[in-house]
Amino acid sequence: MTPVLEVEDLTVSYGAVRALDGAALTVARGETVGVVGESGSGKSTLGSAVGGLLPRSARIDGGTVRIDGADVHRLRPKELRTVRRERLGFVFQEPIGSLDPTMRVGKQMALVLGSRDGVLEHLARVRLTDPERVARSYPHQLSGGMAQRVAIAMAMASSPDILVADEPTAALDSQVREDVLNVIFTLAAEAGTTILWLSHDLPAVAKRCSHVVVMYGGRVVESGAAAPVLAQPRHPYTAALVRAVPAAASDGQRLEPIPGQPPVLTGASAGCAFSPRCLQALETCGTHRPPLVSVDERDVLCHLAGAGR
Ligand SMILES: Nc1ncnc2c1ncn2[C@@H]1O[C@H](COP(=O)(O)OP(=O)(O)OP(=O)(O)O)[C@@H](O)[C@H]1O
Repeated sequence: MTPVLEVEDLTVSYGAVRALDGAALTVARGETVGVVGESGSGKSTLGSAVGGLLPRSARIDGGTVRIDGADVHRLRPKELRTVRRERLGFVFQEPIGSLDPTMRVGKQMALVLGSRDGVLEHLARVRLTDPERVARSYPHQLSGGMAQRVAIAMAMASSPDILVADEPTAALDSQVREDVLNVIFTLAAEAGTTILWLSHDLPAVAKRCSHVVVMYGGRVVESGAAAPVLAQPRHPYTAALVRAVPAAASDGQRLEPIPGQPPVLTGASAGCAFSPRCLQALETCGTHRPPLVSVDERDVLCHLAGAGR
């Protein structure tokens, strides 16, 4: 079966900064995928590239993004708009930014749906307690959690194939955060929507996602079923991320930093981008790009992964 999303060797730069350095990823329909990694690892750039939503300052240097087999970056503008409208949904960190401040919520929702019918039902589905009042409100009259529910209702209105959720709860309080994630995962499960959730919250990803994708230096360094990957990481970076979650952080805290700094690449990484911080690095790790190894139900980009560690 054609994967719902297939990213191959994707390389994207912002001027001199290389944000994606040959990222690769395959997602099957209905998977819930947590994309994790420190700031600057390329999560948002990957999420934007999926919807052909990269800013003008971004340059695609190579690679492909396929949604259900169609190459997103080769679609004509009209075709891309249709794919975005019918097959993709997006939820971002700042819900207010996704809404038009000058238009009442109900009218915006009606524009998305193409009709006033169903506006209140869609607002009720994201568990807004007074949909009529929300529909009459302007975005600035809503709390952050309410605005994010409205943004989710809009993103899920067309029952998209893929929902890209870029840190949708980072700006919310911890209780609201759980509620909003519950809404996202429940609606997606009902619609059969694949979730690509870009997140800093490893315990929450472990709890909710079927799959995990670990990014470092603009590449996917480990990906596979969430439970085995997070229980027994095979990439030293995944292992460091898992260790960096304080025992107390079973709910909602951000990751503790790993000693050393993530790289800001200005071209193709010569070897493994993690090698300067990797306690197990061999000489070859700094000079040769690691091969993709399939082992223990996951894909790993590491010189050591095939060596039966
Ligand atoms: N619009 C931009 N202009 C210039 N550089 C950018 C831009 N967006 C991202 N970058 C750079 O590209 C790299 C990848 O950034 P990206 O935002 O994709 O990572 P991220 O993992 O999503 O980070 P965060 O978790 O902080 O959102 C970083 O070095 C970042 O500084």
